[in-house]
Amino acid sequence: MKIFHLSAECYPVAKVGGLADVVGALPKYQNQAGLQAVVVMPYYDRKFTQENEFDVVFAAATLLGNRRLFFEILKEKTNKLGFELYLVRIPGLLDRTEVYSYPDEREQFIAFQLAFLDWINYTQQTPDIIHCHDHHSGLVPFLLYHSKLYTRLANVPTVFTIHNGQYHGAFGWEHLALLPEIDLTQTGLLDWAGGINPLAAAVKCCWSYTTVSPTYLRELTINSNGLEYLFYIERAKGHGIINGIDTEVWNPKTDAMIAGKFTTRLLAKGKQVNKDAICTRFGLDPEKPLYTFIGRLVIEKGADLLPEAVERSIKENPGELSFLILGSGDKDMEAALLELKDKYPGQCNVFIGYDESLAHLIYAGADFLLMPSRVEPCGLNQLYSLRYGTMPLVRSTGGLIDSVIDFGDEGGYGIRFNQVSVDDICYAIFRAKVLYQTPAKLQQLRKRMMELDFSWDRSAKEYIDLYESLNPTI
Ligand SMILES: Nc1ncnc2c1ncn2[C@@H]1O[C@H](COP(=O)(O)OP(=O)(O)O[C@H]2O[C@H](CO)[C@@H](O)[C@H](O)[C@H]2O)[C@@H](O)[C@H]1O
Repeated sequence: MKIFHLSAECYPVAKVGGLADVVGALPKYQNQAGLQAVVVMPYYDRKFTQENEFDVVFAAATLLGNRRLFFEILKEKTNKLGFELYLVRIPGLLDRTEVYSYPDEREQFIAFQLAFLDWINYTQQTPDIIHCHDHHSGLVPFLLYHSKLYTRLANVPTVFTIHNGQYHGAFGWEHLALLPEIDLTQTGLLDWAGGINPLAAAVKCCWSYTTVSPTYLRELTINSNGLEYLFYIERAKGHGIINGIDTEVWNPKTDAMIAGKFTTRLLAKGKQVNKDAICTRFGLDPEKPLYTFIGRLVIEKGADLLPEAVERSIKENPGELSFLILGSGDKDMEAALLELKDKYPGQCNVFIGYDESLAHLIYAGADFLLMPSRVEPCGLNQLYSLRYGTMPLVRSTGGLIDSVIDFGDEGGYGIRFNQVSVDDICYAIFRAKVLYQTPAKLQQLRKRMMELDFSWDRSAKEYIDLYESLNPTI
């Protein structure tokens, strides 16, 4: 069974957030299960592309409005990632350093999708499933079924996975000419609220859509940035499949990015070595409970509440707690956090930026991970932290509900709270502090966390079952 995954991100080629982690792992596990899963993504001028070798397997030109764009399909030579990796390179459009935020992002992602379709069409490839991820590849299902150019592929089933339903990639109808010739009687399928909405088009046209947790599937009908009704009427096509984690990359027993490797047998010592390394580097006291936040500093993640929650907790528990924040994003949030760092040296430190190795070290050495998310389709941070024996403190939403049980409940191992409020966050921090004062209990819970199984094996199988239900000939 040949599956093409289409995505803007894939770890370790180009990562901004969790989308990359999923697309860098799921195909590998699908291949181990006997599928032939490949990844197709835009070319970025980054470390991975500079340090690895590629063959040009196809070259042609496509039309983006009235622009003729020459493109190449590059294939990574060795399949070292556990799958075939194809990059779409378009000089001047898809050959830049960053993944997002260019003013012509719309053109970039439309061109990516057109080049992909032209490539498989010209080369007579017929995938068994095309699996699109997020709005960057959301026009593919529409184009496959409603553009004359691709009628050869009109029977290929499509699966669309929503990693983040807040971003739609919408643009105005005045840009319709960027698309190739389409059946104009079907333009309603592209439309939502008076614009071309790639996320909505994908949900309408795909054979099945998935969300990255079962709870998020239900939540999209009440919170999806304007698409609630669409998710309600299309709900029969929806499936919630929780993400897994790549246990080869995220493994405290083998992780080369941490200060000391460990297992459940050497848990206390192993965590302490990593905590000491962090505390030395960031000027914090290793005796105190260490709380962390890792992630994009955006409203969805509740990062706007962090400065006040941290400050209030420090004031209410003087000299008892340590905080370390790793992230980047909203400039006001960055500034507010940096102010805290200056105000409470030795109690709070902040690293503004993106640092994959540091994230591994913090997951390994921190005691508690804060996730006050307003929206969390799945969340991977809590899964990584559990694997490294770091207790997640999460707001009850989306995938956090599906993956974290409060330690006060039967079989629990984390801390949950209900409201996105400073009070709720501070109360969770306080509960964690009390728990920290009973090391034997915390130790027992850490062991329980590390023994949980969030590997991809089970979820990869759920995707395969879905593919088989859509394409019974395979
Ligand atoms: N400054 C920094 N330095 C180093 N590493 C950093 C970092 N900021 C973030 N990261 C890393 O980026 C990833 C974030 O993943 P998440 O799944 O938590 O969030 P994201 O919102 O990006 O993903 C969306 O897609 C994923 C995948 O489906 C869903 O789990 C999620 O809920 C959804 O919002 C983790 O690997 C984390 O360690």
